[in-house]
Amino acid sequence: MSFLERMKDEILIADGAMGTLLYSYGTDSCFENLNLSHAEQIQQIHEAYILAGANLIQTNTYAANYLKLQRYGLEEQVKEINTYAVRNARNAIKKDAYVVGTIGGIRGIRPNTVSIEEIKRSFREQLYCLLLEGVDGILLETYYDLEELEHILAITRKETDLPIIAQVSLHEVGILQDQTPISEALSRLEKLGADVVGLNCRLGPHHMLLTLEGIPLPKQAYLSAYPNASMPAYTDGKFHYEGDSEYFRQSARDFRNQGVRLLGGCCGTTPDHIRAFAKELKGLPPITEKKVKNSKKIIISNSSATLREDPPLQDIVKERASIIVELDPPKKLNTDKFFEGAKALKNIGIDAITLADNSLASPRICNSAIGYRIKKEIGTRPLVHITCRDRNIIGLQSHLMGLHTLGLHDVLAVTGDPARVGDFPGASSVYDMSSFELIQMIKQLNAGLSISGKDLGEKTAFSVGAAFNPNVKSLDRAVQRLEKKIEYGADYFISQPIFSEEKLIEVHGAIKHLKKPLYIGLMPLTSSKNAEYLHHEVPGIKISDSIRARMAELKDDSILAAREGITITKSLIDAAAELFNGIYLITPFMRYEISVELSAYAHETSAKISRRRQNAEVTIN
Ligand SMILES: Cc1cc2nc3c(=O)[nH]c(=O)nc-3n(C[C@H](O)[C@H](O)[C@H](O)COP(=O)(O)OP(=O)(O)OC[C@H]3O[C@@H](n4cnc5c(N)ncnc54)[C@H](O)[C@@H]3O)c2cc1C
Ligand code: MET
Ligand SMILES: [Zn+2]
Repeated sequence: MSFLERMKDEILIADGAMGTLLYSYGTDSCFENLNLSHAEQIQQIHEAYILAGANLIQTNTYAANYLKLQRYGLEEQVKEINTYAVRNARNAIKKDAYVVGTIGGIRGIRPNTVSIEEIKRSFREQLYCLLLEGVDGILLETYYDLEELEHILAITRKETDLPIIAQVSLHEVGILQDQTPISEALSRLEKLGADVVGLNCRLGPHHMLLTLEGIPLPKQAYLSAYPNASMPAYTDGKFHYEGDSEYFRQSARDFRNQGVRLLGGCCGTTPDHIRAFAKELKGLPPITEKKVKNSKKIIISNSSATLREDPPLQDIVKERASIIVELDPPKKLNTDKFFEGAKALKNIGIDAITLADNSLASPRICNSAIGYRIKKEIGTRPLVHITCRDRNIIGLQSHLMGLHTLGLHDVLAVTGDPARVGDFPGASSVYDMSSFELIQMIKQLNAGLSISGKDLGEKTAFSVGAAFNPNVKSLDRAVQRLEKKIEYGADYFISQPIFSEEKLIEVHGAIKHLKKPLYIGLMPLTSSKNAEYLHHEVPGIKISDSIRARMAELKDDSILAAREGITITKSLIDAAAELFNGIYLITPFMRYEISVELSAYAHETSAKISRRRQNAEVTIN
């Protein structure tokens, strides 16, 4: 009799965790490879679960596909690992028990990192190996992304008539990561032919039971639940789970009352947990009717929008000439000169002071702290750069929520210079996200949703700038990146500095089809050494031969060289102001008086251009 037939009038007990058990024994490498190297140990674990009362055990193949095995260079071993895994499970069975071949989900919190086509290829190979070796069913477990599970479930249903168990992982009570209600997800899985549908991993009995309260008994399929033992704790450099088996014993009947007919364990569970379930439910028939509690509907649109005191930069620069100036937070603790500069820039009438986020990967005073002070003490708009280098996803979200609280709504989302270029070459670059994903995440906060899809109760009001590096071999490719950034939600762009009129014209031609405005970057050179360093050593900066030659001629006179840098920038302003509304001036070495002079010049130039254009219009009319 298949285990499915038995489930018609029996609650079956499944096994518990394999991975976390192996980890607790000290294994910290590829768990699935132990099917080959430590077959006896794997068999012993299977035996312990059967002895504890499991009717159904799963092969040690959770991550035995090439996509996951390639992390260990084991992508060629898919066949051996899966074949031996089935044999190890079969060898462990001394009495009546079933073996299901398990295949785990690939996509985690960032669903789009692996394409569905690639997942399907990897999945098919593993599925064939398991089916060929002979299993009693297939367990599809730990799926965060319903789309992924639907695709591979359809493949499985096409390939086999064996029973299929399809399980998603909860994001929070009642919903998946993309907010799909669990009841809807399970009914979609049932329609695609899953024989058992349910939940496993991420959360424990508490959240699973609350979820199950809102889920009706499936029409054709049976319900399953494999809760985690607890949330994982991290002590002395190791993860461990605290939930004890007595707690599991107490929840067993509740799972039964919610209609669960296949009850096992996921991360952190041990044979003790399974024994507790088996003992408590021994001889009890499954329930056949259940009252479903109305699940709470999550209404996102209730979130209120945050009102900005000032128009976003993209609206300003679309309408008129606009100057923003980068004045980087100090590398030392004294901020006097910085605030002197910020005040002088405010007096000259710039639209924002842009604050780099530890540019060139060297620590500076936190730009949101400085930004807040600029806004409060000086009354100028701070534009806070945010890199993906220094914070993980948690830190980025928290940082953005902090900026919202401080009323700082203007941000520039960049990947960030890699840590190895900076003061601490050994520091890690986080890069949990690309600049594209960061832009998308900020826009999601503007919709009132956290990165993981939780309702934040309010909508942020960020205006999101993105970086443009035109100093590359292929300007077309750089422009394609801008198009992609627009798709992800960028509101406007700020470019790396440009050092020739030809380049300004080329850039103007290349981006004029874009619907988003650009602040074109200009940076005064201070000396020939400065020019050579920037040209050769700083990522994203290229200076024309003629400008480097002009600076080189004055290399023995620092004052004249600095003046020459200003003169060059003024002539670039003349050209830039004809083509772009937005000018982004980068202040060299905190020499804010240079930026003040250039800002004043840029204002005059724009005003002249605007008068000339108005006169021309009058003449034509
Ligand atoms: C206005 C501005 C402000 C900046 N502020 C900071 C800051 O505060 N802190 C900091 O650390 N860094 C800063 N940077 C540097 C920036 O993070 C890096 O130069 C970055 O690689 C380029 O911008 P991005 O992060 O948006 O890159 P992305 O467009 O996200 O590019 C990321 C990766 O793709 C590569 N790439 C980009 N364009 C191309 C192309 N055309 N072809 C092939 N590969 C490409 C890049 O080299 C990089 O590895 C700033 C850059 C600009 C333009
Ligand atoms: N059932 C598998 C194991 O116990 C996967 C658990 S979820 C990461 O190792
Ligand atoms: Zn798990």
